[in-house]
Amino acid sequence: MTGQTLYDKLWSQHLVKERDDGTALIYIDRQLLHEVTSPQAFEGLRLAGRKPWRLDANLATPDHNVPTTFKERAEGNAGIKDPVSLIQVQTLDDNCIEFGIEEFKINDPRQGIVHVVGPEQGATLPGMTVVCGDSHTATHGAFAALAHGIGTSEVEHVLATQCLLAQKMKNMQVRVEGKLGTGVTAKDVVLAIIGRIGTAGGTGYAIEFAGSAIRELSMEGRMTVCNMAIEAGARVGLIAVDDTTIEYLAERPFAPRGEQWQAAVADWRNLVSDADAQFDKVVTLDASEIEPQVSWGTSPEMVTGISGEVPDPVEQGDDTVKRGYTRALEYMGLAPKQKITDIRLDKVFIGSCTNSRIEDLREAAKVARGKKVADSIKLAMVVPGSGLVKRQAEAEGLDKIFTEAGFEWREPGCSMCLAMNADKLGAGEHCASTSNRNFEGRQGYGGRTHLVSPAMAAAAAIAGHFVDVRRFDAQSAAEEA
Ligand SMILES: CC(C)[C@H](C(=O)O)[C@@H](O)C(=O)O
Repeated sequence: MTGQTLYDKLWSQHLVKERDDGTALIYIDRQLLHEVTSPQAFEGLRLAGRKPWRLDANLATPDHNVPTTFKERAEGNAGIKDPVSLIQVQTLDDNCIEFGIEEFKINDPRQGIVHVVGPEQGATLPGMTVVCGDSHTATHGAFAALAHGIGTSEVEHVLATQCLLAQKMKNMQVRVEGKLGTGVTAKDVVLAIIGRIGTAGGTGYAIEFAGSAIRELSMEGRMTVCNMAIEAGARVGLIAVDDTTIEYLAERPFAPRGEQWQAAVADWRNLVSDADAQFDKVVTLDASEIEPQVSWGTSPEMVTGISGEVPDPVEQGDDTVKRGYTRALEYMGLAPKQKITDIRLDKVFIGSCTNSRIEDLREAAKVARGKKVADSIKLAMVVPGSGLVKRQAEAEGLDKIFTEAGFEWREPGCSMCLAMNADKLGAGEHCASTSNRNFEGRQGYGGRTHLVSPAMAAAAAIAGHFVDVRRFDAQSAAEEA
């Protein structure tokens, strides 16, 4: 028998029953809940007269609809001006009280984006199955947890039974080998992967990210990579357990302690693909060839390196691609062959479940330190991923670096990633954004999103247009001289 992949192991460890037609029931260890996709699930439970099967498997926090200004947050839920947003957040609070589920409410210091909060608390652990009514649940796969988004009716099913109907995915390995250049980050790696395999490249697969460049990443970088697996079409992104994983989790509030910790660690060490495991598909990238990335279009696969240019639709062989590119350039207000460094920005957003962890903020602050946001930028905002990230950043003085440079320093939440709160792009505005989706209207009606790393976003805020962050310091020193 050939060896098992990490995904195969996680799957078989959680399999309750599998039918001949491939339908299976898997056990779920952890469910994370937020205000957008849980109301109908709780309502379903209520109508059926059911109770959650295992209360302590669930953890909730509002994130999508919370305001991010200090003033509004000081008022708690009453600070939420949009009535629909308020209903969602209030309903989550009410449901968690009624059903007895632990929730980090709006002004709890542990509140934040659900995908930042889970790992930060150690509520996400290796070997777990983790679900949430949110497509970016793939983030948690960075811990060798089988994690993916589910729909609202499935949220109800998991609440009621702690199990989920599932179908086994195929195995894909994406290897990134070699050393990343200075200024090239996890975000650039995942954008480059999506640029290579496309937004449908991972459909039907669980992607395991592997190779020396992935091993070198911190847990935060690994979360950034797995977070965007869904943007490559894969519901699941995974990274094997190693010392980095274990060190990150030690002493986290929800992590086991003492002998249980020792036993867990011994077990977690097996959460790697066997050397002779077979993948259905393998893709390899050379880390040294990856440049800082910038998306130019309206799909995450429409991305290129900072030294590149906007493609010319006319040069695309395939008619569908030609039409897609033409439409994207029209929406984005960009010209064929325009240099990426010539794209001017109106707003800058540093945050989201992709890039709002402490290391992301450190990388952005390193670039912003002692500089000023360009006058042409209408709004540059930094939105920490959780109250604890915010606290840590403030202890390190990062908030001061940002505010002195002219960035707004906000309260934690999903914010301008998808404009479910008041933070939005106006029609036609270009935004350098550290988030994960650049779809039409994603950050506000008519808004134009460019996906980048935190360092690239900070550099763009200062220059007013995209610049190569690898040369940014040298460049600004030369300009000052
Ligand atoms: C609101 C939620 C259902 C949605 C998702 O699942 O991805 C959101 O988080 C997003 O990023 O678009």
